[in-house]
Amino acid sequence: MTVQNLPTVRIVEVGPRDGLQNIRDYIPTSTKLELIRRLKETGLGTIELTSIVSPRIIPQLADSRDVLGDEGIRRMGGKDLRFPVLVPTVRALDIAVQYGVREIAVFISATEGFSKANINCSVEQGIERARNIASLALKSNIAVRGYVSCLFLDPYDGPTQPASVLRCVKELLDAGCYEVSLGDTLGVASPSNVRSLISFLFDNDIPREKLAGHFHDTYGQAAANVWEAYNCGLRVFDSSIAGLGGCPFAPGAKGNVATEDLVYMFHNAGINTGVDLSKLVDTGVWISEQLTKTTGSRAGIGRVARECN
Ligand SMILES: CC(C)(COP(=O)([O-])OP(=O)([O-])OC[C@H]1O[C@@H](n2cnc3c(N)ncnc32)[C@H](O)[C@@H]1OP(=O)([O-])[O-])[C@@H](O)C(=O)NCCC(=O)NCCSC(=O)C[C@@](C)(O)CC(=O)[O-]
Repeated sequence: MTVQNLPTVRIVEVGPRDGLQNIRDYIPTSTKLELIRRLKETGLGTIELTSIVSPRIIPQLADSRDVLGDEGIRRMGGKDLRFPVLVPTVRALDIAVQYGVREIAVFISATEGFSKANINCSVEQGIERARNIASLALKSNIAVRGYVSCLFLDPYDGPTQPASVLRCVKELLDAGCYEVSLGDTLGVASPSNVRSLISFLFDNDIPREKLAGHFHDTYGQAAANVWEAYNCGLRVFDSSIAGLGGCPFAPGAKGNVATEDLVYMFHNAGINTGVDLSKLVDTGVWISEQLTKTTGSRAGIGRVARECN
């Protein structure tokens, strides 16, 4: 069977937002813009640009307005390229509207402890806030994606009840999110946990095409989790170039599954992602050099090592 005949997976690149948000050293806006430009050149169709958030809370993304206002970025966005932006408040939504943002992401937690730490409110209040933001965004013809965090474990409260995840997913879909990304924020799950939670959601009438997977790689299970979720029927996955990232309010959690590793895994299985792996690896190496880090992508390290031999 040829690659074209097989189902296509959509990758949501979260590197410029989730990947960078927790890095303490200042990254010049020009580097962020160049990263987005390079990611676009790889063929990625969805790139989460930034988060409109207080610089006191997430200092690294204090330049979100400069990113959104950049002429090059504005010219790039369009029918075939989606640029979601994380929006935690109505005030942030107003700014998004001002900058002509066409897609936003709202985020809630399935658990109380992380909700309080991350967005300073209860789960219930978080749902209410997300509902309000989504309703206003939809009135302005802005598409809304949703995130539910702490699928399996909360850093403060312990294990998560699947029923809480179900409730949050339903609430976000009812609020008008076209898709809900399931966040293993702490990166603790392994494939059997993923299968069991996804089966529970399907058994409770959550449609497969409304779900995406967002797996952090703390325990080295993220690629396996994506594969399991794919085999359960999910076709949209978030990932971060060079495996960058983590949340300031999820202590010890590693970045998302590396985009290079996802693409390598899917292409080896004959599943099309629309992304050029070679350009992606170059981009991962490039951003890692800019940040004076070694790339967190195993596929990236593998290809570079092969080229050196
Ligand atoms: C939700 C709030 C605002 C509540 O925070 P609050 O303290 O309850 O509310 P507030 O209205 O007092 O706002 C706090 C400060 O933010 C300011 N503010 C408010 N809005 C804006 C704005 N748009 N732009 C600039 N500033 C803004 C506001 O003016 C104030 O400034 P201060 O007076 O303290 O100097 C806060 O808790 C917050 O911003 N939280 C977001 C934290 C965050 O970004 N976390 C990381 C992303 S989530 C994540 O990583 C998980 C995810 C999505 O990746 C999926 C997964 O892995 O699970």
